[in-house]
Amino acid sequence: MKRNLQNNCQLPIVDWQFNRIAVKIGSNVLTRKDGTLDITRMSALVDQVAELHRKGVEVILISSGAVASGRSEIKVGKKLDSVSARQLYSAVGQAKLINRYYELFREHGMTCGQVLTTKENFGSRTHYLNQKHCMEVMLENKVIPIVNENDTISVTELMFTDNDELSGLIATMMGMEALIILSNIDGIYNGNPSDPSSTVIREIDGGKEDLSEYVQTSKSSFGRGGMLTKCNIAQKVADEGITVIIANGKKDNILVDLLAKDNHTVCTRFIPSDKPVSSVKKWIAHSEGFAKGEIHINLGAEEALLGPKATSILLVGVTRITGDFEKDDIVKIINEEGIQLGVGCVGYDSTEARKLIGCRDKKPLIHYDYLYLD
Ligand SMILES: Nc1ncnc2c1ncn2[C@@H]1O[C@H](COP(=O)(O)OP(=O)(O)O)[C@@H](O)[C@H]1O
Ligand SMILES: N[C@@H](CCC(=O)OP(=O)(O)O)C(=O)O
Repeated sequence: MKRNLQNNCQLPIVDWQFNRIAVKIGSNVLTRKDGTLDITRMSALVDQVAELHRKGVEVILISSGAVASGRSEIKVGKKLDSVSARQLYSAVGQAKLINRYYELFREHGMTCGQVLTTKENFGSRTHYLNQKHCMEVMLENKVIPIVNENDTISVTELMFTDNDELSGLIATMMGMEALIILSNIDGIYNGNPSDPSSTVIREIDGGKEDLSEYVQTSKSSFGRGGMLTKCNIAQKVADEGITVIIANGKKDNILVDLLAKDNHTVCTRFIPSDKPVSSVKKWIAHSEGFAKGEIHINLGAEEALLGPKATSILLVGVTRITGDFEKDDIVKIINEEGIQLGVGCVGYDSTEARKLIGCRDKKPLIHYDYLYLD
């Protein structure tokens, strides 16, 4: 939805491109080279969010920086293993980070609130909806949600790949119009960014392009996932109908410039798919990591599933079921060649489903509305 906002505080009328955005701020945007928190940059970003907020744009921030800001705060006596270090630094650093945000927003007469989450909170639909409700009520009450992973308790396999993954989940969950990923680089380069002949790819058509040949596996000094995760997440989110922009958070006025219509700011923009996707399907699409089992289907069921008509998975086309799951859990859908076709939310628990393999005239094992094909 695009609308011209009424101007009641003497600001020029700008036709914004988006009115509901998620903004992910990477660790490197918020930290100086020596690892200390870059308060000047934080303050400049808060000023921009405040400007957008005053003009009616709803903003959710996904901010990294807890570990980096904690690391520069405490000196440890004996060497810590990586998990202990991350837990200790994030516990201290997150308090410091949110406190700073709180004070900076207060200078604008605004309130921000902290939402700490873990990957597990996206695995159950109830937790998912609770988180969603929390952020909706914050936005309704003009509070800026500042989201981060709860690094103190999410360790190893329970962790998000990085906050890029988290920001994609938040943008889809909250039905944002755009996700802006701010890093320390202007966008995705078509070669090594340090090579002077490389240039920023300005536009990417959703999930259709293979970007792996451009993207190096190198990361910036405090980053976790690197550019490859940004690309994968951006393509998935754009496929769900949300514009994704990767831009340089160290540039002055970047957010306001990006949102202004007809802007020519250098960035990489992923064009969103125009096929609408239901919110349940969006949740399922991002829940693959939580799959509790596998549903193996025969060729006939595969052909029906991939055909032009919307089709549910019926027990008659199921050949094998692996894993233990409850009704409403997420499972993978596998064809006869062992290839994963997608994921879905099951209508039976695994014990009952196994008993009914091959049966006709039963309710679908996975209803079409709860099915997401790759
Ligand atoms: N093709 C590329 N274009 C842009 N950046 C790239 C590319 N390949 C690798 N990178 C690296 O990705 C880094 C950004 O990712 P990351 O370190 O995860 O940042 P953040 O902390 O913002 O999440 C850049 O600083 C750059 O070194
Ligand atoms: N939750 C961590 C963020 C880690 C992370 O993903 O960092 P980045 O790749 O800079 O977004 C922190 O606050 O330090």
